[in-house]
Amino acid sequence: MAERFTEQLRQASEPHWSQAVTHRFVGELHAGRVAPEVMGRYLIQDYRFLDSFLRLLGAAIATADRLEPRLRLGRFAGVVAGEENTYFLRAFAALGVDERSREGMPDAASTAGFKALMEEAAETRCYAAILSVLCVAEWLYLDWAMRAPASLPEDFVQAEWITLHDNPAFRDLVATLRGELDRVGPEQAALCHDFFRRAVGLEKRFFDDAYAD
Ligand SMILES: Cc1ncc(C[n+]2csc(CCO)c2C)c(N)n1
Repeated sequence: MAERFTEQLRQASEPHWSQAVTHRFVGELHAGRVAPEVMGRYLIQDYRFLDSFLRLLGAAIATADRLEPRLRLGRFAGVVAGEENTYFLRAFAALGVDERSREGMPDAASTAGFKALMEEAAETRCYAAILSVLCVAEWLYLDWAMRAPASLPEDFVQAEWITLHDNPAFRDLVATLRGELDRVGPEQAALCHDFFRRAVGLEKRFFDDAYAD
């Protein structure tokens, strides 16, 4: 098996990986045709796990065994806590989603599942397990975003959701996460496979849930 460890993980997560990156939501997003209520529901749910995500990222920063990835992950934490947060607030304003309607919507099953998985991974204090979940959350998003046609939707809510997940800094981040998981994962292969596979299944269900009311 000459393939990179992360490529083995990705292949083992099929068919869910392919189902996620070619999901109806992705096709509609690329065409700029996601219905506003679907986009609103999706972003409300997505914003819910920003907190757990930052805790997971913090756990990666704390457990990395080298300074270089710690610095890279630290810079990324700054982006997530800054620009990414601003996007959500601008998108909610454009979609007419106010705080009360956000608060009134319960967590979808996939949202609750993600929060639990991120916290479980963070609590292992195992860099390889933590990276497995982070790698899915970033790499799977880069994969679908890179499939977008050259002409982006006019609607900034949809266009920026694509460019947030496909830009030079984000590609570099995914390269770091994959490189780190390739390096430290093989020693704990079974643990990595378990977290990676569960995360990919949740990514697919998360898209499904945007259409379920
Ligand atoms: C369901 C779901 N899965 C993955 C991502 C991707 N993602 C999660 S946090 C983060 C960091 C900021 O860019 C990114 C890219 C998402 N947004 N929603």
